[in-house]
Amino acid sequence: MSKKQVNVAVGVVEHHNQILICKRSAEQHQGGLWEFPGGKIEQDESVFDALKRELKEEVDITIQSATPLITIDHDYGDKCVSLKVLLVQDFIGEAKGLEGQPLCWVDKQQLSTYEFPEANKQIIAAILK
Ligand SMILES: Nc1nc2c([nH]c(=O)n2[C@H]2C[C@H](O)[C@@H](COP(=O)(O)OP(=O)(O)OP(=O)(O)O)O2)c(=O)[nH]1
Ligand SMILES: [Mg+2]
Repeated sequence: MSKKQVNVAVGVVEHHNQILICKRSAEQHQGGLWEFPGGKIEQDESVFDALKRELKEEVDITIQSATPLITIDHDYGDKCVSLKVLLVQDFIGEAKGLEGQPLCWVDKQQLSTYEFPEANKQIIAAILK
């Protein structure tokens, strides 16, 4: 049986040359690792609308616009994901971890020193390009 692919909207939120990262909780898929905030795209939802909803729910910011950065299809073995990554430079509000997750702003050059899920290597490469 072929594995179901999960479509995910991911936000690379940039402010003053720093990027927002959050820590996934231990119980989640790829738990305990850092991530760019985001989540699953619902049926009939655009990538932008999904990201707007997820960033409000997870980190309390309202995004005004976003541009496509990269799409990464990755097979974790237990789950296949298609990460639709958008760059967000235009948002309102101050980021806070609404789900109790640790959150921090990191210089782009420091991103590679944090532990992310495997698929994120390509996202970080795209950010640094
Ligand atoms: N949000 C996010 N997910 C990522 C990243 N890298 C990566 O491999 N993923 C994977 C992990 C998950 O399998 C999937 C995202 O699902 P999610 O757990 O954020 O979805 P969600 O917010 O709707 O949350 P949930 O309530 O279902 O846990 O994508 C990333 O940088 N950010
Ligand atoms: Mg999420």
